[in-house]
Amino acid sequence: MAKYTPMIEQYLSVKAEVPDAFLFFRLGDFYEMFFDDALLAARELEITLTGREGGGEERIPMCGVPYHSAENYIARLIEKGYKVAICEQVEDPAEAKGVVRREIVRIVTPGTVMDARSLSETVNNYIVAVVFSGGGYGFAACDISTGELYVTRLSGSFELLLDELNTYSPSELLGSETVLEQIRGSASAWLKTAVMTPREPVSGGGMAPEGLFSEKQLASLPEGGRETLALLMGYLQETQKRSLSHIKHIRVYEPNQYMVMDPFTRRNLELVETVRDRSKKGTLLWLLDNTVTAMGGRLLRRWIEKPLMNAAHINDRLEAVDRLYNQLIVRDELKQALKEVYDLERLTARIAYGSANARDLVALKVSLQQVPALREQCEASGSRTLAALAARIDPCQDLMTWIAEAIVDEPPVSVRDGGMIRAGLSARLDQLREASANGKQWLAELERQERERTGIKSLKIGFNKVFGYFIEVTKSNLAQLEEGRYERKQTLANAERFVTPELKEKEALILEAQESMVDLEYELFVGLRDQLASYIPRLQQLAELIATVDVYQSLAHVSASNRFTRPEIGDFYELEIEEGRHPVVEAVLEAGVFIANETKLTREDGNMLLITGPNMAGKSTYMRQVAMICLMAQIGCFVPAKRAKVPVIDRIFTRIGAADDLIGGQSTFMVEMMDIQVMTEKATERSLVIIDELGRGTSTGEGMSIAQAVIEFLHDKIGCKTLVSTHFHELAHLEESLGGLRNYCMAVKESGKQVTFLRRLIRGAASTSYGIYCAQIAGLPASIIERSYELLHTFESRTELLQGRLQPAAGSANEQGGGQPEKEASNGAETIAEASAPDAQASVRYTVEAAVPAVQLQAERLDAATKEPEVGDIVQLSLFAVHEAKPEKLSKRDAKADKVLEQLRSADLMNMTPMTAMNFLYELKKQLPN
Ligand SMILES: Nc1ncnc2c1ncn2[C@@H]1O[C@H](COP(=O)(O)OP(=O)(O)OP(=O)(O)O)[C@@H](O)[C@H]1O
Repeated sequence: MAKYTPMIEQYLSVKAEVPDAFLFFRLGDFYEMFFDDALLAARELEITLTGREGGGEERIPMCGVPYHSAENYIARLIEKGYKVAICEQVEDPAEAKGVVRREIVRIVTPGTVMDARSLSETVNNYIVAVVFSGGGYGFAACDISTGELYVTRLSGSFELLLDELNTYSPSELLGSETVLEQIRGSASAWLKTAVMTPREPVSGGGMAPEGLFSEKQLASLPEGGRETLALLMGYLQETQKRSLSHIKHIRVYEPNQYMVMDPFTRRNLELVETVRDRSKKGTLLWLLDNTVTAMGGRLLRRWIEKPLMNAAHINDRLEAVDRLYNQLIVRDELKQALKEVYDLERLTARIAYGSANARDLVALKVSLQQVPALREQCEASGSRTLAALAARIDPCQDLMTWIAEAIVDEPPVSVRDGGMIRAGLSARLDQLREASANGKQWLAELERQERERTGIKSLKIGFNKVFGYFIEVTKSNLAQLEEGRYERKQTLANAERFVTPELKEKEALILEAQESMVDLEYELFVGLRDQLASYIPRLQQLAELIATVDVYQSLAHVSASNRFTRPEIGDFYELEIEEGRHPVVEAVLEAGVFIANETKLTREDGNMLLITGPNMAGKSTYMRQVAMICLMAQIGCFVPAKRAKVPVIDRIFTRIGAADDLIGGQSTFMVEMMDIQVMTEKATERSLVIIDELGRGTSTGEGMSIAQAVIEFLHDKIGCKTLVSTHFHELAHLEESLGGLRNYCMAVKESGKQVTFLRRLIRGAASTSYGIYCAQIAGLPASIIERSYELLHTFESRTELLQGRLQPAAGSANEQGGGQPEKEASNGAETIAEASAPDAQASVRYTVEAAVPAVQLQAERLDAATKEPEVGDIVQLSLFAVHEAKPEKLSKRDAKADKVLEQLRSADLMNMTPMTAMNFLYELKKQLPN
């Protein structure tokens, strides 16, 4: 077997350390990749795949990227969810014996990028570690690009962990195989982008890496916190291999400090991204974001993701917004000052990390220059909250002065080429600069003298890295040069380059001065950067305060320009909204078009609204608007209403719209039921529950029964504030039996064939859904519309007939169910189920009945049965019974009936909409024997 060369052997041994990352192996001016890495990288980066001899039997696949543009390639790989390990030469090749020693200096992963190219300015980039311990989850989230670190404990439920993960949307997750598997198992779209890095936590309670945190800090951690932090920080140190001194402040919090929302609710309320294309435009964040700084933008996002639960804290925020709302000038002054503030959090992190350049320091200086004005405006606002915040501001003017004295106003990007340090900072640097400047002057003088001496006007003195300084003379002028004075160095196509002993001597001096100058500048720069790094906590605190001011001015500005009002918020029960609007729908509609609506949910006047009404009438918008107003109030923002009294809500549950795009592999109905299950378990009296078209994903009768049962449960057992919209108009009767329920509907004006949606919520129940009318507006072919009306008509008359026939059975169901009020037949198969709804079992069976060509089968059943059927006798059963009892009568029809039954059996009722069910029914009916 041929052996690999020592270099490839070295590559393989380094690569073994990072099997899950691309290894960027430094060779000269390139980072090279070999073997499988090369094959994959060539494809992912669209770079040329080559090969090289490495001592093995075959050529080794290889590809590479130039080191100076490596960051771009790394960013592209990170974006695709890969990790990249950077392997550098760590000894001087001149001193190396054999192959130059190489080591991994850093592993870049999606959760640990520092490069601006891979980061979004206004979105945090979190890496999250999760450790299962003592029946709960230790949870730590860190953004190393800003230095933020949050730790909490999520006790008990796995859903809580998913909710929390969702608020951070981490780009990388650390945890044991088991935990990650569990999370993956529940995988919803938002998690699919996160890279999962399996890491076993240190059992028995490991410590966070030494020296990073004080014992006091560690003592404040919740159960499981130490292990989680140890897992997270251990991984960060292992991958970053450098100072993480900016990750100092641990923010420990209790999950119940914030309102809880499940991932579906967050998505559905479109807080930070739209359901349709995950963009920001059209979301609450988009509407509220008038922040000027990147860190303000990130903080606003966090506030939206985590509405507060403490009324006093919310009122503090509202107070600040209120003051700024009313003081346009202060608001404007603040905004102007904020415009000059750079991303202090990320600048600070780069300083600590050792990757900040001189431009970053200038950006820091410019930002710090704004702090006195910011503080002044906060004080001038007359706001208690802002004054308290101003009092905590440390303007860091000493740091500002250091930078101002040391760094020129417009330094270059590179820190290795000099040109960064101001004159007067270092006497030695000034001397070297003078020497270098004198040298250059001397060269200019020499050029002038040589032109004079030789009479060659085009003679010039130039420089290149290989030959140093030279005198260049074109070939046509060579004869004019004095013999013996010039030593030839290089020949070009039409010129010759020479040196003189005098030039050589001066060159040494000039180059030495320049090199020392660049080295000294770098040294001074790094000295200053390190000095600043020791003040990281001061800068971080300042950054946080400035970000907060930015968020206040943003909320105030948006509140003022959208006519929002300050909500009354407190720990009371009632929710009262006068002329409430949906902030985002209103903003995208033309001014004045949005119709405001009232909301009143109180113990006395009802805490449940059952909203019926046609499609497209504005039910979902209305329900979302109520949730939005509560949420905005708890963020500390004014709300879109004339007046609002909002209680502190502990949880918002919503089931609105389709979940199909959210969770793979589950039926919509199943997902809805699972969510309802969580809701029934977790909702409290302080929760807000919003359900759109409850029970619609299954057959009509079953859906309606579930809807009623859920409503009853929420009403009797929980007492939360609830808004339910439904097309099951028959549920309106619940108002009579449930004291807290009120019927509402969306008003519609009908004139002739024209239907106008008034978008106004009015008391009472609707009797039709105008579904076919909506289909018509949507532009469905006229033939389908006509056919739908025809079907609807037959369907309605058929069920009316059936309703008449079923009376005895339905009556017995009512008795069993404890005297639910009987209701007049209206339309659809729902009526059957409605009549028997009190007994879930019965209604389930009747659904099947309704799905069979009901009149026909029922007629047969009544003919054939020897005794009056019970509610529990489902039609399928009765068919079999008939079949067994009177085979001779049925023999001719056997084949046809069997076929119908077969189709019934295999029908997927769970996934049928009422319309498909109706068509299905129609088809079956056509096949039935006469
Ligand atoms: N209060 C309002 N004022 C003005 N326009 C509104 C209002 N509410 C809703 N709309 C408009 O009506 C459209 C339909 O509203 P929405 O989706 O809430 O109806 P819906 O009753 O829930 O319909 P469906 O039952 O079909 O889901 C919205 O996209 C919006 O443009």
